[in-house]
Amino acid sequence: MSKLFRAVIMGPPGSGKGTISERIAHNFGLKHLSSGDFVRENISAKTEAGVLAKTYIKKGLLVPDHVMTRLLLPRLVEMTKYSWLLDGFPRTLAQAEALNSACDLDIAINLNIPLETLKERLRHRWIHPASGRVYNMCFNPPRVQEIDDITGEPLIQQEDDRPEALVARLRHYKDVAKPVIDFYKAKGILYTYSDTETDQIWPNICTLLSTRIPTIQSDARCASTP
Ligand SMILES: Nc1nc2c(ncn2[C@@H]2O[C@H](COP(=O)(O)OP(=O)(O)OP(=O)(O)O)[C@@H](O)[C@H]2O)c(=O)[nH]1
Ligand SMILES: Nc1ccn([C@@H]2O[C@H](COP(=O)(O)O)[C@@H](O)[C@H]2O)c(=O)n1
Repeated sequence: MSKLFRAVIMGPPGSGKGTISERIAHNFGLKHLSSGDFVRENISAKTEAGVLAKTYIKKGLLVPDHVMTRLLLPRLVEMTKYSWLLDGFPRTLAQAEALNSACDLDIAINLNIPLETLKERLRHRWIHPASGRVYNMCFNPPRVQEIDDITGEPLIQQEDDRPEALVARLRHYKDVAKPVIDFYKAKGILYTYSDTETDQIWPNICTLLSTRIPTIQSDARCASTP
């Protein structure tokens, strides 16, 4: 059996983690594990961790480390037979250390996108709340304006994506992400990509993964759309 591949993808809000994760999952057959989706599932299911997490998210705060790790690490145990890409976790050094105790990562992808680009993207971001499907009215618009392609249900814009809220989220991101980036740099597994366009970054990530993912999955075509 080929070795399992484990990666994380980091970057500020709107940097394209979800978009790139979908492409990686599609082209390389990894499971895309979105910590934001886990949080939302737990909130919907009203689990103890979900109820607690909601109180922080409502205030625009990060969910505390002990709640996030309690929520996430059991999901990784369910994934021991699979190669995966974790999106949105770790957000803090404590989360990175907890993840490090649970498993060995092969790579950490770090997206470095200019502030003006992030603001512009999030201004145009619409989501389908039930599935987490993400659209951008310029980059990947839905077929019918403000309607989800799959279910026909309405799309919404998140409060958090307003430019005023974004600046505060980004400031906070920079503070907490720096030690995580340094942690992965010191381990020699950090790969940083800087550009304004996902389509420019994607071929470089694809090249990296083509050399690192076990041969069973190496016939990937690096398509940008599923
Ligand atoms: N114009 C443009 N929009 C993009 C590009 N890449 C992604 N987007 C859009 O930008 C928005 C943010 O992308 P996401 O993939 O949701 O970013 P994220 O890092 O997962 O964001 P968070 O969930 O807030 O952490 C979405 O509306 C995407 O469709 C790009 O290269 N150009
Ligand atoms: N490690 C994490 C992951 C998520 N959160 C909270 O969930 C919200 C949604 O996450 P996205 O990855 O989909 O943006 C996020 O805004 C945080 O409130 C967290 O605290 N810690």
